[in-house]
Amino acid sequence: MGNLRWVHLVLVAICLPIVQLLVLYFYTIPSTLTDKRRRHLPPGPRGLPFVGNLFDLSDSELVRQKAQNWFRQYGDIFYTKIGGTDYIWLSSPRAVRDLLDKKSSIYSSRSPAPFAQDVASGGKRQLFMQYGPEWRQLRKTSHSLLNMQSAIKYQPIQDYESKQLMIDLIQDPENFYEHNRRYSSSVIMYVTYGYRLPSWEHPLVKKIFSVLDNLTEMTAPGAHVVDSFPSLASLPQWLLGNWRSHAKKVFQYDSKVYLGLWRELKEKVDNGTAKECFVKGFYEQDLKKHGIDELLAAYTCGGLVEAGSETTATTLNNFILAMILFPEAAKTAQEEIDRVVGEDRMPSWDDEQNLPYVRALVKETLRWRPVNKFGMPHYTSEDDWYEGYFIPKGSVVMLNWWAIHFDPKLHHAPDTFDPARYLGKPLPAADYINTNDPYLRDHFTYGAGRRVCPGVHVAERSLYINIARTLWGFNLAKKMGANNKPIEPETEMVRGFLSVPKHFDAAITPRSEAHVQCMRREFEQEVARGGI
Ligand code: HEM
Repeated sequence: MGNLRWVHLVLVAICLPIVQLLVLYFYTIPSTLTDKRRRHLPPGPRGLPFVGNLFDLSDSELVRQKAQNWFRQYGDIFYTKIGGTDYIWLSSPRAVRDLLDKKSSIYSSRSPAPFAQDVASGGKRQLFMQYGPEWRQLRKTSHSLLNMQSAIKYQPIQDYESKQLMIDLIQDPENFYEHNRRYSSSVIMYVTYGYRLPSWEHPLVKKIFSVLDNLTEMTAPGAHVVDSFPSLASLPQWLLGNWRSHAKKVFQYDSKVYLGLWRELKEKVDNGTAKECFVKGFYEQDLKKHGIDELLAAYTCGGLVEAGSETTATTLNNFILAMILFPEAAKTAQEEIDRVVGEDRMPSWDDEQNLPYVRALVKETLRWRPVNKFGMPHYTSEDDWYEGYFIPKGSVVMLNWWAIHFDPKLHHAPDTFDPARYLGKPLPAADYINTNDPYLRDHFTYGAGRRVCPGVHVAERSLYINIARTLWGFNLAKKMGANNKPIEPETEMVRGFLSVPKHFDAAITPRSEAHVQCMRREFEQEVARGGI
């Protein structure tokens, strides 16, 4: 009898955790046992029980190559899984158009993120916000302040900051990486709040970048288990490393920075000293009527800085890397610029129409290094079927730009940086976003459907003016090392979500003394006019 009791106890001890695991499994992981339609999920690489393809996707450096290989193996639309979340990868312009564009009312949400959005952002970050009336209202407002007409009004800011960038490159070429970051943050700070960041040491830089660092940390893949398995958020937080308390601290810090900036600006608008900027336009609207409270307003403005600064800086630094690796492209662009602009002045806004190769070079930079390492994740708010495949409600739908941009059927010799491939597509990126034929799109780096980047007009202007002026004024080449041997630049990316290049060596030298004089003269004239 005593023995039997022991056997019983041992069995319970073994079986209980198994039963608990199974309950947890069925609670968190959807399966064909509970939904027969899941037999029709798109094909894809087999994952492991519980974690799915987590380990396939955990090394952010390898994801883009895997995303291309899976596309070749499984086709335009394939499936992976992380924990309880289904991932559907759209790897052709047609699939993107058919789903993200044409069915955007159900393909425009973002996945639940208990850590990153619900607690650490107080539910207020537009970028992570689920599709619904609150997001739609914000989107309308940001569109009205970032549309083409507004972007034209911001051009003087970009013009001035770009002239300072050229001076920074003359005086301190070694630190080109930080100069591009300063340019990008300063423009977006001015567009949003009316403040410049004249140097990288400015106290506001530290403030803003501490918030950006929090954002980078919490969006790193697999950073917080509740964001990979949202259903676990209902468990006691101590089981999961006290994630809620940590997220609350992040929220307290970030909201203090953003509310501080918002309130300061409100005061300036009230006493008539605020410059023309996004916050001013935003505050002057009837926010209450639109259901926008103070915290949401503060995060919406801060969110612009998050969305617009590192994206632009990353693209400018990737442009420099491309010029060093593919000097023929730089040479062809310089020949065009010299022919159209000459030596006596820097390229201006009016030249853009006459610089098709430079325009193509901007597009090629965005194709070659799309802004993040994974693809752009949308999220379905309804069940759907596409070409016989079941796409469950609550799937992450990836715009697989690494597969599309590097598909040799669409882009000949895709690993080569060759702006000439875009000479037949002379329009701005925003025009191609709306084309009916998905194969006429230039690239997908601004996203797709209703979530497409609202800052595209501002971004494109920054890229054009700086790329044209940098190529006009400077030679970009490999740096010379010991024994006069060229140093191969680092081509890897920094850890994390964005395609930020690791610091790399580059020799950036003015093309002539005449170019230097001209850059100095044009900047001094701006300063004498009182700047912006
Ligand atoms: C080269 C620069 C930039 C690139 C490559 C870029 C790219 C993107 C992408 C891919 C998205 C997500 C689209 C999607 O979900 O399909 C996005 C969203 C966004 N971008 Fe940009 N962006 C850039 C610059 C800017 C700038 C300068 C601003 C502001 C002035 C801005 C504001 C935003 C905002 C507010 C969102 C969130 C939209 C939403 O979720 O509703 N971006 N951007």
